[in-house]
Amino acid sequence: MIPTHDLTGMVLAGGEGRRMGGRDKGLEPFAGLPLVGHVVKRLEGRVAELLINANRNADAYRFFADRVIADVVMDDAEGGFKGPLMGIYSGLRAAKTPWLLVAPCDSPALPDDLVARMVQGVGQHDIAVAFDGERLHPVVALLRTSLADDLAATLAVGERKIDRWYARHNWCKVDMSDCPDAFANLNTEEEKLHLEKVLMGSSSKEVK
Ligand SMILES: Nc1nc2c(ncn2[C@@H]2O[C@H](COP(=O)(O)OP(=O)(O)OP(=O)(O)O)[C@@H](O)[C@H]2O)c(=O)[nH]1
Repeated sequence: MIPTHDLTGMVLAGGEGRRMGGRDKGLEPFAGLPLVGHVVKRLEGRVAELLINANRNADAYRFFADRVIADVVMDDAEGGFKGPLMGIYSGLRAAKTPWLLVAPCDSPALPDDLVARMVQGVGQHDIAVAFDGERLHPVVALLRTSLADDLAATLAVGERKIDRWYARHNWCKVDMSDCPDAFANLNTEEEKLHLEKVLMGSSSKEVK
């Protein structure tokens, strides 16, 4: 088992939010909290350090985390946003622990016991990825931070697909088919309003 002091948590909030009109998705109000706050609640107190990976509005994010980190800038010709794999890489580099657990800022209904499930699920593997019974959720993952050099080399040759990188490693799925709705994410204003309505109207009558 991975003890808490060996684990860093990180919320990925470094995207461009194009489908949300370019707004900073993690800071979008959702059921009484900025979206990022819902994800932070699943991680805080269960990790040694809590990071938020964000490329803008660092001051606003700082309130929710021990440390805010921007994407590493790679010395290559491409420039610009490189997707969540670059966020994961930036976290692997920034973490001071042997393990990093990542979760996206736009999934406000993740299981309360996400950390315990991932830690139990990883076993002897180097990477564990959440699986809802139908789909993998590559941005909900637990990774050994010693993979940073390997990922740097992968990014340097232009790879952007997270699952292709995982597939080259000793990885496993963590079955969460008992809570498939936990992975609902929101990309547009319409999805945000819909999910807010669904979650607020759910049996608990509140978004935890
Ligand atoms: N660090 C980092 N994270 C990213 C990047 N692109 C997406 N993400 C994160 O990855 C997760 C899934 O992102 P998407 O919804 O696919 O992308 P997005 O940029 O947020 O939104 P769209 O521009 O509408 O696709 C979210 O937590 C994003 O914050 C990136 O270039 N860098």
